[in-house]
Amino acid sequence: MIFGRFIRKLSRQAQDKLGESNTIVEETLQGIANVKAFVNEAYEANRYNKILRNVVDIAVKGAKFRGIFASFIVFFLFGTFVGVIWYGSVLVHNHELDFGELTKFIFYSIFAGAAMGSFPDLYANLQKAVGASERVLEILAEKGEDISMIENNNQVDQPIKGDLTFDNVVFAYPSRPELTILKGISFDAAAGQKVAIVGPSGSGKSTMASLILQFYHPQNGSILFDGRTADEYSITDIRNQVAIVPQDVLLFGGSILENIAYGRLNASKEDIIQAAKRANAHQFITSFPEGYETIVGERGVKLSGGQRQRIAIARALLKNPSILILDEATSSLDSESERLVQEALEELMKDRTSIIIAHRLSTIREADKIIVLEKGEIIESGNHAELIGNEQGLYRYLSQLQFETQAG
Ligand SMILES: Nc1ncnc2c1ncn2[C@@H]1O[C@H](COP(=O)(O)OP(=O)(O)OP(=O)(O)O)[C@@H](O)[C@H]1O
Repeated sequence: MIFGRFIRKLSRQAQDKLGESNTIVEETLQGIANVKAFVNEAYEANRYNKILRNVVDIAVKGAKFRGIFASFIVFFLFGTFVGVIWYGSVLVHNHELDFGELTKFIFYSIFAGAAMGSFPDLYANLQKAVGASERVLEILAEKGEDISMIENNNQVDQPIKGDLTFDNVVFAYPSRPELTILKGISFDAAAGQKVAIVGPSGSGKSTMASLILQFYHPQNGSILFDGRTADEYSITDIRNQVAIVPQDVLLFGGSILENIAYGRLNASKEDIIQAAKRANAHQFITSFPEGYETIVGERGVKLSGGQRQRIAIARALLKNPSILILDEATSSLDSESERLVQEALEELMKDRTSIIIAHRLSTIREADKIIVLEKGEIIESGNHAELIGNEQGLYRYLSQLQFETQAG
């Protein structure tokens, strides 16, 4: 039925717009400091107002259609009713039906008609509900990852030594399938090696990290761990043996102890303190009055960028992965903090394969291999000495640029 389909579509649109309006409230409240700093309160209020007006417009449109649908049915029903009375009167007039029988028939028709009269509303409401729940049903039908939900499932069935290979990996994000981000990436990192990935912003460095962690799967080519393709391992086995120290470290609301233990939930307190010591974090943690029990996150102590990074390093040390992904922070720390973080990173990288997404080229001089990425393709690779020797190369150009910026 065309009416039903239309009501369903409008109901779904109304839900979508309502979702968008909620996103605006959520973002604005989360970024309230930014909104205030840019004096954009009126702009945000207007944005919210506009989208709410959209929701109302769609709801009114839906109500109009439901109204037209209901009037159509009611008109049809009453039309039939008038027809019955008219025809009944003709029959009574011609003595083919007596008055009592006509009255009885009319009453029966009223009861049946009244019951049927509620159908259009019922039908419209049903379509509305179907429209509103379509998105929920779609989400429920989404195939989940094959992750065991057993708590504390950090056991590893298939250990990975640390060899990592990208074999002609081609990848586009599912939300933008027409835009190929990685265009046939191939490289090897032997167990224990340090491989740095450098390249301009947007060239696909973080995307490679997401692929190693199996957040996405390549459309073509494969990623191999110890010479075996990723799909020969369970996702949990891979993720339990790959750790990432991200650019922007997220701390959960809770104590520092709990935040470090996130790396290995069943770790003992001694292990956690040991990891913090190796990550150069023990000293600043114990300088807080509550030490490891200090609450961090939204409602707790705000840690500096360098301190947060050292917590993330302690977390990764506790996890003790075979492969480490290091997404170097772009924001620079002061030299003392930088030294402490750098030392902690050196400790963390020891004896494991490290993939370093580098923004500051000075930190990767010692890397075994440097891969230079541009627009999703490897345009150069080699060690620092080899790459700097290539006068026309992007690496040499980027190094000079950074050197000049730092010098200036
Ligand atoms: N979730 C996503 N969905 C769709 N496109 C994405 C997604 N994440 C990243 N992209 C796109 O993929 C491209 C590569 O992004 P990526 O974050 O891998 O670059 P990058 O080299 O790490 O950049 P940067 O150095 O600035 O962090 C960009 O054009 C980006 O817009």
